[in-house]
Amino acid sequence: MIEIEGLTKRFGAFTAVDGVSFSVDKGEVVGFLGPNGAGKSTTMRMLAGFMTPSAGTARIGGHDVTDDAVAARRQLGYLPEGAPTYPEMTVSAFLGFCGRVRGFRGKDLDARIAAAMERTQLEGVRLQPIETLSKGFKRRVGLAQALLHNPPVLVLDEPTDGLDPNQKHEVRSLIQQMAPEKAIIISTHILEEVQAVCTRAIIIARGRLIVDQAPDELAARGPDLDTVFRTLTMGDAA
Ligand SMILES: Nc1ncnc2c1ncn2[C@@H]1O[C@H](COP(=O)(O)OP(=O)(O)OP(=O)(O)O)[C@@H](O)[C@H]1O
Repeated sequence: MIEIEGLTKRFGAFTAVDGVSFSVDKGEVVGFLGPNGAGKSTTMRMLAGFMTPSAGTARIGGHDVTDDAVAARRQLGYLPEGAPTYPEMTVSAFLGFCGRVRGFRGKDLDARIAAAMERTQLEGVRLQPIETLSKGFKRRVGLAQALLHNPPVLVLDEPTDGLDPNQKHEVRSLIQQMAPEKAIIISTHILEEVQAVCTRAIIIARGRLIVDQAPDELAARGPDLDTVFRTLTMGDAA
């Protein structure tokens, strides 16, 4: 469902993502790890079509993210870093807007909004402007937007960032529930999260892919996953 080959992004003389290649099949949840500035968000932005690669290719469901961008985006739910745009909109209006942009109307749109709000537990704040919500609720609005069209591919940039422990648990359960039917990439700094929900762990450092392994195999390289991660990436923070 996701195929990345030699994906590269340069900002002037600086190479943020450097020849990254991997693929993700339906049923896989890939944990995307790396120190701050490793190139995780840049890779995800290229996958989502928000940034053009300098070299290499990325395909979503067989559609190139640059040459066949609309078809690629139809297959993709993307949760960007940070809070959703249009902070003055209410949760319900924002999800309605996102759904209409995706071409849904009437009862179908209403049902999709209701289902996305239920999955992300947003019903209680549906009429509240996004800017008045706490960080965790804003993340969940972003997640609801990514689920509206029930896409086969999800690219989620730090989906549990800012959530309280109960909500982290809920979002991880939701990812696990959806996993059999989808190809999912999540970036995270929480290593336990990778062991809890991911079938594979990919580590990037300085823009390069250095590990692509099952979380248990990765953890078995040392006393624990934390130590293994530090050993592999020490000195790589940008
Ligand atoms: N638009 C841009 N212009 C210039 N440099 C950029 C731009 N976007 C990202 N970078 C740089 O590219 C590198 C990779 O950034 P990126 O946000 O992809 O890292 P990350 O792995 O997601 O980090 P974090 O864990 O902190 O979110 C960083 O050094 C960053 O400063």
